[in-house]
Amino acid sequence: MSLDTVLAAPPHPWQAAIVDLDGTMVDTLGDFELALNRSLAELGLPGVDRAFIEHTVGKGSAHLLRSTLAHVQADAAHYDALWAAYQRHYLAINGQASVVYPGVVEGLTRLREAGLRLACLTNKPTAFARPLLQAKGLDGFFTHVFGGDAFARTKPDPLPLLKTCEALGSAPAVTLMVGDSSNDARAARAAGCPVVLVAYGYNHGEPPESAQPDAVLARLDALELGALRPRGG
Ligand SMILES: O=C(O)COP(=O)(O)O
Ligand SMILES: [Mg+2]
Repeated sequence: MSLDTVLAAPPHPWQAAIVDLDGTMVDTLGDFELALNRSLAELGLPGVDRAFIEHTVGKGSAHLLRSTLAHVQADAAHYDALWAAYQRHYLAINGQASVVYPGVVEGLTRLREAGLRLACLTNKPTAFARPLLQAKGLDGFFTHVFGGDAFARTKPDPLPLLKTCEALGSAPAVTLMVGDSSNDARAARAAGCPVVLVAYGYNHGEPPESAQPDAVLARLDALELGALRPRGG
């Protein structure tokens, strides 16, 4: 960071930010759609449409696959075979049918220049998240990347946020959660982290305002660090 950048940056109380992946940094619906429908076809099961995926994604792969089997009225006993096929197809497709949202690179750059330590925390498996961030040129922003398999519980439980704060060496009250869904908002509130949600992501068909975040952002680079207050501050 140059001296000019330091002098130009407005004062803010934040030490770190925890950033969600799907629906916040990358629009991954195309990857989900291809991987899921190729896996279902392999098992001789009917496919699903993008609207179903958009509504269901965000609670991790196990939830997506179980909900998919219920949605296509298939026996839950197909789960293991579907998971095996899905892992194979997802890893092969990962990043090819997904795009980084406008303002993400600029927003992450601003957070970094403001001196924040950054971690990515997603309910996506870590083995999917790391190569996706690499493929999209976003991996260099993050000192830590934790997926839905990294801890004993996933968002909306606060445990993954508390563990990520620990890894970042930052207290929850001065660690900002940036996400797109009620899973992020609920986890953040329970962990004691302030939370901002983007307006464009996947929130189970609900507007992000319904999750009562501290702010809703049209783009990640619209985040005003000086305008937000730490929890209890
Ligand atoms: O459910 C998923 O696979 C992705 O969820 P995320 O929004 O936490 O990245
Ligand atoms: Mg998300």
